[in-house]
Amino acid sequence: MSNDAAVEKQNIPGVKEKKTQERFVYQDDEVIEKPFNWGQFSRLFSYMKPYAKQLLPIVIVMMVLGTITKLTVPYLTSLAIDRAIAPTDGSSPSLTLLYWIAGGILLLYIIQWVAATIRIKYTNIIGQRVIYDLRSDLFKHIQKLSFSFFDKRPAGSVMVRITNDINSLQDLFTNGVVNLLIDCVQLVGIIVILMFINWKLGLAVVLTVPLMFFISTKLRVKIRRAWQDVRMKNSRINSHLNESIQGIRVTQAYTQEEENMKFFDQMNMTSRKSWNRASTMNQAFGPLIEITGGVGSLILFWFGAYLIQEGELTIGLLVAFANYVGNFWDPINRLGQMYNQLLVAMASSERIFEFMDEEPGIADKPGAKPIPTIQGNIKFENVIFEYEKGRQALKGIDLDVQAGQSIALVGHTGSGKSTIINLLSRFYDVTEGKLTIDGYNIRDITIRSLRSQIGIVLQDTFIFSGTIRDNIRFGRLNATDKEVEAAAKAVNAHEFIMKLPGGYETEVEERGNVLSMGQRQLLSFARALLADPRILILDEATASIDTETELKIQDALKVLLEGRTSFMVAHRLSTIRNADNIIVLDHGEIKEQGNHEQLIQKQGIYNGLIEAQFRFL
Ligand SMILES: Nc1ncnc2c1ncn2[C@@H]1O[C@H](COP(=O)(O)OP(=O)(O)OP(=O)(O)O)[C@@H](O)[C@H]1O
Repeated sequence: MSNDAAVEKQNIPGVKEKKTQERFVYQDDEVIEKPFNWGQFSRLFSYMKPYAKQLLPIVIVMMVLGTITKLTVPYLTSLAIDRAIAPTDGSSPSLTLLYWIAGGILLLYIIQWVAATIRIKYTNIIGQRVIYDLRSDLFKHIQKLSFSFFDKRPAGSVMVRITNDINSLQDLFTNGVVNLLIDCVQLVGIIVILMFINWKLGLAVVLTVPLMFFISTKLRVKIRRAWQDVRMKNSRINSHLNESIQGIRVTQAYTQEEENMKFFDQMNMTSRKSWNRASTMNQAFGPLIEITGGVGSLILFWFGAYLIQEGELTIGLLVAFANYVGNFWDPINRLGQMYNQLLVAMASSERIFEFMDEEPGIADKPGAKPIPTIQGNIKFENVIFEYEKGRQALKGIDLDVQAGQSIALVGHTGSGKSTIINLLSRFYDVTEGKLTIDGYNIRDITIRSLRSQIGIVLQDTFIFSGTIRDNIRFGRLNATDKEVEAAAKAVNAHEFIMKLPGGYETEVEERGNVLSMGQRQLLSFARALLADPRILILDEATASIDTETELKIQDALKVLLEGRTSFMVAHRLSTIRNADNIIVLDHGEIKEQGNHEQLIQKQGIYNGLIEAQFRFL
């Protein structure tokens, strides 16, 4: 397989459209095929190694057995004609011999069937195990990658790699590799037999091979790509559907249904056109492929008849020849397809390995030690942080927090509040300066020991599919039912949970739509309380909730914060007022700090923020 022939790097037309249709979530992930690359090929196939010794020998034995039996059948047929039905030596036909040969052929078919069944079973086992390993390796690795990795990519493209790219390798591993071997063995076997029976006729048939190969690779590729294009267009529709359903509230709220419909219609139309194109191509080229197969047979019978007249060939051997030739086109066709499949696999595996080779930006230093039980003294020393080089999100933060203190972070949007909590959990590393917890630089301790002692309650509380109980238990998986309920009671969540149709066993969906904002927040408090972290980070919800829930949340917060160091991105006055230290951020710098009264007296930014809040009320 030459490389240049393989450089059919295919930018499906749709990919170009990406620029004009930025709304797509699904990015079609670049190219579909890539040139053959040995390094990558062997890396991909190293996944087969663990199973090679154990399972491959069975597959190979079955494959050889299947091929031998398959290739023996036409020979036996020729014997049946030339020796039993119309003996070429002039003797009378023999029915007994015919029965024996027929019995032999039947036996060969049975062996062939058994060999194929065993072979398919084992290739499937190998293929599925390889795919399983590949998928888990990729998922395991992606989970370790830091936030900066995800910042750069839409979630859709990460998902496409785990699903589509891995799936596209599935066929290669389950059928492709073994079929490739079978086809090669079969082809060589047939050529040898043909030459052996009659080299002249053999040569005449073999000469048509390049033509067949050309047709099967070139024309079939066109057809296959056209169908690939159809699939891609359909994926876009699906991805858009997903986005539309997720965003249905926004669409309806902004009465964008018609606009959305137009957009969908356009995509739908593109899909239809692409289907029509593929179907036309199928109709045009499909028969052509069949006809070329016929040309081979024509040469065979024309030249074969001539050889029979010349006394160089018997009828039985011509029939055997025709059978062998019939078995000949299939492997050639499949080899052409296999070659294309390999190019697709190259593109998929390149993308998979690109992710696997991505180093987690945030990782334990060699020799990092777990931090002992955290007391909660936190110190930022001249911390500078940049998400992107040259753009400082934090510009020299100095902050000294004592164990047990509650800190409220306030400031305009984009002032750096979330960035501070991101650094504290070590989702990113500081660019300059130092961040210590109980005197330990957080770069020197293990991430696991740090994060397991930090609890985070995010603004958009994530509710997993499962029961309410499961969702609370997510804070500490080994918590007993009693502990789950005690946590819920402590944060005032028990009461509303008991009013739900199934109580703690009520099933909630991914986005927790059956629960109100306040309820979701109480659930997440219970989850955090159960985890019992030494440091608590809280991104407070901005949505206004009724006074009763507000009071419940405040009470819950008191329980939650007790004895812990806490950082809150605070929006509610009630929360801010109770904080021990309020940090006012502005453009990545601390502009003011102190408690509520002190800051009000200062008549500075904080005072302005509070007044603005009151003006709003
Ligand atoms: N993942 C990111 N990649 C690049 N820049 C980012 C990223 N996240 C935040 N920023 C930038 O860093 C600055 C601080 O953002 P940050 O999210 O900390 O603000 P914030 O005070 O929490 O804002 P808000 O109240 O709106 O949540 C902003 O200018 C923002 O654009």
